[in-house]
Amino acid sequence: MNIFKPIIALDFPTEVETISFLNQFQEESLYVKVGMELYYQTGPSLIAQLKDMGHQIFLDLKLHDIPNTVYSAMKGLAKLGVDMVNVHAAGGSSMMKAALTGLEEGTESGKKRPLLIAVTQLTSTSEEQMKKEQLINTSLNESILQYARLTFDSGLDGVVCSALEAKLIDQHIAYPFLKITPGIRLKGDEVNDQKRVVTPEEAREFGSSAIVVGRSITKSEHPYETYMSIKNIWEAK
Ligand SMILES: O=C(O)c1cc(=O)[nH]c(=O)n1[C@@H]1O[C@H](COP(=O)(O)O)[C@@H](O)[C@H]1O
Repeated sequence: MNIFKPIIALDFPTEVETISFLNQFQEESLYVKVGMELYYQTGPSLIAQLKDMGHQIFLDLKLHDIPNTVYSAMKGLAKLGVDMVNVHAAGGSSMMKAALTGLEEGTESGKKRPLLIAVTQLTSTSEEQMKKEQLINTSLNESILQYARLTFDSGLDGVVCSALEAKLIDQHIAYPFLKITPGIRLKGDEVNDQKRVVTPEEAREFGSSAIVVGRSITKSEHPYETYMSIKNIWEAK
C-alpha cells in the first residue's frame, strides 16, 4: 500500500471556504496541501487549526531565494510543525543545503523534521516552453533528471515532478527518494493550466510516491465521494 494518502491541494482564498470544504470530510484524517493562495491570506493560524483537526500538512511555498534567506525562512517554517515543505531546485545546491540546515535547526528537539522536497520543472511547463523561455537546450526529461540529481546530492528527501518522469528518476537515483506528483486529472476533467497530466491509476503504475490533487476534488460536485474514489484507486494493490 502507498504510504501517503492522496494529498488534497487546498487552493482556496479564505479560511471560511477552506473549513467549509473540509467539513464535508467529517472524521476522515487527510493529507492536505496549503499553498501560496491560502497561506498568504491565513498564515500560521490556519496551519495550527488544520493540525488540531488531525490533518497532515504539506506547506507548499516553493522557496527560491539566496541561501541565507532560505535558511532563515526554513528555520521559522520548521516551528509550525508541518509534515512537508518545498523549494525550487533551480535555486541551486547551496540554497537547498541551506534549506535543509534551516529546517534541522528549527525543528524542536524530539520532533520529526518536515520532509524537504524540490520542484524540478513545474507540471505546467512543456518541453517547448522550457526550451523557448528558459533557453535549456536538453530534453525536458534531462532537465528534470538533472534537477533530481542535484536535489538528491544536496541531501533532500525527494522532488516534485509529473508522474510521467517518476520511472526515469527511479532508474537513476537510489531509493528511497520521493516523487511527489501534481498534475493529476480524472478522465474527462479539464486540464486547465497543467501540461503534464496523468490519471491517478497512471500515477500509481508509474511509481509516483504521492499524488497531489486539487481541482479534480475541490471543483467536483461531490468532493468527498471523488476523494474516496481517488483514494481507492491509489491504494489498490
Ligand atoms: O509544488 C506543487 O505542489 C506543484 C508543483 C508543480 O509542478 N505543479 C503543481 O501543480 N503544483 C501544485 O499542485 C496543485 C495542483 O492543483 P490542480 O491542478 O488543481 O490539481 C496546485 O496547488 C499547484 O500549486
